[in-house]
Amino acid sequence: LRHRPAAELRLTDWFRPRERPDVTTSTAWMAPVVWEGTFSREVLERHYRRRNVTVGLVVFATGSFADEYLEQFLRSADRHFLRGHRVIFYIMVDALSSLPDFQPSHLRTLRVLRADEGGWWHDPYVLCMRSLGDHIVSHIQDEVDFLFSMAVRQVFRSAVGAEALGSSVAQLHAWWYFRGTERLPYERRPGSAAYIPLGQGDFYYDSSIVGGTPLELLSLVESYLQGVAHDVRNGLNSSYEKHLNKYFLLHKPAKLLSPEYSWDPAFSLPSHVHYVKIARQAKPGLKPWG
Ligand SMILES: CC(=O)N[C@H]1[C@@H](OP(=O)(O)OP(=O)(O)OC[C@H]2O[C@@H](n3ccc(=O)[nH]c3=O)[C@H](O)[C@@H]2O)O[C@H](CO)[C@H](O)[C@@H]1O
Repeated sequence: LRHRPAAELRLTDWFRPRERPDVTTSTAWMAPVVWEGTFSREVLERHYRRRNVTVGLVVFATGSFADEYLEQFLRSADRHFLRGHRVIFYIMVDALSSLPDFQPSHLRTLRVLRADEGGWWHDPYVLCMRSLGDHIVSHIQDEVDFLFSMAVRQVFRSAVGAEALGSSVAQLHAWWYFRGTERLPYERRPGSAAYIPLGQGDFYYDSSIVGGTPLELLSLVESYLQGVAHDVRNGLNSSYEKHLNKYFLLHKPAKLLSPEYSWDPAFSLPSHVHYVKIARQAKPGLKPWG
C-alpha cells in the first residue's frame, strides 16, 4: 500500500470472500457482494480516512413520509452511517413535508432540498429524481466523493461503514435475492423502457438504497427520467425499482450489498444474515408480498 497513491485500493486488500463460504460473494462479472465477515473494516476505514472522503446521503421524504419516518431515519443514520467520516445528509422534501427537530453530530451536515413541484405529475419518485439530477449538477458533484440515495422508510440498526462505498453500488432485495431470474418481478411488458425479457437479468435490486459517485447517480437519474418519458409516450407506467433493475442490467454495478443492508423484519432471520444493518419499516396494512 505504501508504494501506491492513496486513491488506489485493490479488492484483495480488503475483501475476504473465503470467510463466508455459506453465501454468494461474487457476481458473474466479478463484483464483490458485501456480507458481514467478508471485509476488513480496518483496512477500508484507514484508506478512506486518509483520502478524507465526504459522503452524501440523499433521502426522499415527501408528504406525510417526512412526519412519519424522517426523524427516526436521520437519528439512526447519524449514529450508524459512516461514523468518523464527513457526511452530508440531503433531505428531499416538498411543500407538504414538515422538518424534524434534529441536530446532526460532529462531522455531519444537514441540507434541505426541495423536490420539484409536479403540476400534473404525482409520482413522488419522478419529482424527487428530477430534482436530484438538478442538484447533483449544480452543487452535489462538487461537495461529495460518493453519494447514496435512500428511501426514508428504513432504520439503521448497526454500523454501515466504508465497505459500502464504491463507484456504483446496488442493493440485493431481501425478498428476492438469489432466486431464479424467471421468478423475479422485472418489467415484462415489451413496450416499457424497463423491459427485461424472460431469461435475462442478474439479480433483483432494491430501490431503497443506491450508491456510487455523484456522476454515476446522475447517469441513473437521467436514464430513469428518459425511461419514464418513453413509457408515458407508450401509455405505460413502470416503477422506479423496475427502471433501476433495467439500468443495472445494462450498467453492471461495481459492488453489491447483501440483504443485511435492507432487511425486512417481517421475515425470520436466516442463519447467514448475521447483522441487520438497515431494516425497512413496515407499511401500515401491507404484507411483504404486496
Ligand atoms: C414494487 C416496488 O417497487 N416496491 C418497492 C417500493 O415499495 P413501496 O412503493 O412500498 O415504497 P414506499 O411507499 O415506501 O416508497 C418508497 C420511498 O419513496 C419515498 N416516498 C414515497 C411516497 C411518498 O409519498 N413520499 C415519499 O417520500 C420515501 O422515501 C419512501 O421510503 O420501494 C421500497 C423501498 O422503500 C422497496 O424497494 C419495494 O421493493
